[in-house]
Amino acid sequence: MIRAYSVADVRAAEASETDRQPQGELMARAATGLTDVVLNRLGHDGDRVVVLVGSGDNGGDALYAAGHLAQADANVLAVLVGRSQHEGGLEYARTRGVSVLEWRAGEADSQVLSALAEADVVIDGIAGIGGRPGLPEHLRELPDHIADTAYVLAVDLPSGCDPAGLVTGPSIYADETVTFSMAKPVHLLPATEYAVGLLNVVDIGVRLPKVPVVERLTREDVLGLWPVPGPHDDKYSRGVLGVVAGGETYTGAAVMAVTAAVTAGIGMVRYVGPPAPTDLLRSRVPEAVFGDGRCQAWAIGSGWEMDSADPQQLSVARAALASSLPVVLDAGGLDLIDEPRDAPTLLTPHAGELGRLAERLGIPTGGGGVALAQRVADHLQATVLLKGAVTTVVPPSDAGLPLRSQADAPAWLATAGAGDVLAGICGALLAGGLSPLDAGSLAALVHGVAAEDANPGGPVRAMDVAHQVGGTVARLLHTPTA
Ligand SMILES: NC(=O)C1=CN([C@@H]2O[C@H](COP(=O)(O)OP(=O)(O)OC[C@H]3O[C@@H](n4cnc5c(N)ncnc54)[C@H](OP(=O)(O)O)[C@@H]3O)[C@@H](O)[C@H]2O)[C@@H](O)CC1
Ligand SMILES: Nc1ncnc2c1ncn2[C@@H]1O[C@H](COP(=O)(O)OP(=O)(O)O)[C@@H](O)[C@H]1O
Repeated sequence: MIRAYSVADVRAAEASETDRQPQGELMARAATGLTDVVLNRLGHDGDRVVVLVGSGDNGGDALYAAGHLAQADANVLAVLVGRSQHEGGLEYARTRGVSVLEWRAGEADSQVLSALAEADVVIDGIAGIGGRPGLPEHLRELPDHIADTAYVLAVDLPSGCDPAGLVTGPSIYADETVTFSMAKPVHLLPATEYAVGLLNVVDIGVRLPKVPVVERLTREDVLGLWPVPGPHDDKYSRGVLGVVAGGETYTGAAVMAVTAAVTAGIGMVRYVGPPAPTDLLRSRVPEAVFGDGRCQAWAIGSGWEMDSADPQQLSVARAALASSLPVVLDAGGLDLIDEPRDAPTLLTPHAGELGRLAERLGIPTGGGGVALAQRVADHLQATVLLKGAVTTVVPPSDAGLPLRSQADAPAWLATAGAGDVLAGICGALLAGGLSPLDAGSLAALVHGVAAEDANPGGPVRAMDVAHQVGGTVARLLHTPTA
């Protein structure tokens, strides 16, 4: 599990460690850790390193590292981009042989431009957790001058990224980010994590705060969470999932959701739907049973159009929602919810569906993304799994739980039907007894890894992902690091 802590908690933890240490000790450790990483990335002595230096302590880290690197025979130029600089750091860098130039708005020094164009490594020390979202006007063009071949290494976070990870704006794009002591939301959330590159957490001796605000499951977590049957289990004790999905128009959604639930290793799947998807399922998924019956959880709505919904499906879905059983609501099923939920509930919209749901409920949609998912989760007392390249699973705030953010899928997974497969896996895990937060985040992880396993490095169809789920779970349970 990777855990990220709020900026306020990080600052408090750093302040408390600062009080216990001689002045400047933490920055010295950060600069040493950063230097070690850069030295490992450099090819040879004399490599050209450009260090972008902002006015806060992030720039201080970068300046001390610049001095260390110059002492290690790198060819180091510090480019001052802020209104002021960390004085101790600047003095240290200068006396160790670092050249220093300034970046001024509108009249960029030609020496700075050619250094950026020829750099082997660029260290971004413009702003860290004290940064505001977006690069200021005078720095907007700067990233365009960095050589495509340069290895860009951000200090703590790529400058311009919102430290809280909620707002997207112009930023540096890093190949690697060296952060100190612990991850922060910026490193894991979808609005910013695309700019982070490889995340490298360097320990500088700060004690971790008690409660993370964002978590990411890793493959090693699958063994501890996946419901594995024991010798005393039978198909009922393992969990029965009811699936109300697909219709006369989107017949395939039923096949994909049910197939994924079956391959995920559920005890039994009951399917409720009209003749076309039922007939297809009878031939494609012979393990499924048909008609209403006793279940441990329900997956409702994949491939559904409310306008033309089948009356039997509607009445079974409404009864499921009126019960105390866990439900996952996907696609058209999201139209069925308007009141806060008592029973465990997982909603699985993509961004468009989330916006439509919020509008229907009268929830302000401004900003979208994770902040909107949180408002919807709070309003409905349900966990919202927001699908995307990075999938976030957001429980209601008063549950006091961190949200989860998963980035396990290749972009090839952006294909029709992939959401139906995800809903089937979520349903299987809810029926297996997991909470909406665990079920949603674990399903997103396995879904993404299964997409990669189904055709490594290439295109994948949703049905292949559904068929792959069982093999992927086996691999993750037995050799998670492979
Ligand atoms: N605390 C500790 O114990 C330790 C802290 N450590 C390090 O300190 C960092 C936090 O330092 P911090 O608080 O000084 O803030 P910081 O991230 O340098 O940014 C603020 C400055 O940047 C500027 N600026 C803001 N936004 C901007 C933007 N978008 N684009 C451009 N510029 C922008 C703004 O200047 P202004 O523009 O307002 O003049 C402001 O002065 C932390 O991330 C870690 O690296 C380590 O040494 C370990 C121990
Ligand atoms: N760029 C991307 N990279 C990785 N996964 C993606 C990307 N875009 C979408 N996905 C995933 O693909 C799936 C698409 O689901 P959805 O939009 O509901 O499709 P459908 O409704 O056709 O089944 C989701 O699990 C989502 O997280």
